[in-house]
Amino acid sequence: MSYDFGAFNNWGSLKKVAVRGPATAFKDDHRLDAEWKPLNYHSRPDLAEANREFAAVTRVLEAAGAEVIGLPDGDGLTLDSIYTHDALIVTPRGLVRPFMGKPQRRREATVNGAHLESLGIPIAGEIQGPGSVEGGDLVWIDRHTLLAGIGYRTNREGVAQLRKLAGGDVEILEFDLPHYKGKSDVFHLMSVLSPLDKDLAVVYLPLMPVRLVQFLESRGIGFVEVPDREFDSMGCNVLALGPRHAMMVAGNPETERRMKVAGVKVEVIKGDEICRKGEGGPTCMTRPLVRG
Ligand SMILES: NC(=O)NCCC[C@H](N)C(=O)O
Repeated sequence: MSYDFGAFNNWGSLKKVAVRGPATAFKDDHRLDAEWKPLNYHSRPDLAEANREFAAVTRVLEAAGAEVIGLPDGDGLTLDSIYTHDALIVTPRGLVRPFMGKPQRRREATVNGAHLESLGIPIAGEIQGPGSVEGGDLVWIDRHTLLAGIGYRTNREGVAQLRKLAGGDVEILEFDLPHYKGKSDVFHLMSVLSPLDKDLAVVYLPLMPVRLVQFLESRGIGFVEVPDREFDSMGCNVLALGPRHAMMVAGNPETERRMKVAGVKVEVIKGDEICRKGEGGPTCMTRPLVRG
């Protein structure tokens, strides 16, 4: 079955996106109480406020012209299932269900994949352990070039499997990620790189692999640099809604200012409950399926 996923990049106009809001992912106070510590959240999210914050995210996505698909609950899902970006991979041959590096998140790919398959989106295959891949470690530069971060969530075996599933006309370039705060933390390629347009990306240079900086420069991609004080507050986690149109988390005024200087229209959302506590920003909460 062929399916038109549109442009293979991380900045084209967002046409279709899959999300799982807190009403489903956080579900109720019982799930929040039971899971926030084992999943390594900074503190326990408040459900009512999380729902309010997510409603604003949905409004921004829809105002940008995206069709928003809500994913259902399913067996074995946790709070982390709000971060839908990680749990499916879009390739020209169809969706790939990843084997997540974080063990508690392994059911997400099955549940998300089954729902989207029921809507007619083809599945190309799945990554099998001990190979692991998470969507946050992948960035499409163009239809033939995919960047992969190798770290605690994504390993070389997983990327080797993805290479076979994505097809011979896709080159996957691997970059080793730093240890930073270690295995229990979340550190993806997209923790340090968020494309905004064909020639612009938000980056946090101090934690970027040198070869990655050089690769982006060789492609003529300019940088909006996130200052040190805005890295932990997810200044670098910015979702492109379209070329030079982006959604970011409030509390990163210098990154916001620098983006605007670079000609980016910025939508700011409040993410105290849905972003900061679980360490997942606008890119993590959205699984783009089709970009124009
Ligand atoms: N792409 C992302 O950076 N996703 C963030 C996922 C956060 C979630 N609490 C996790 O540890 O997997």
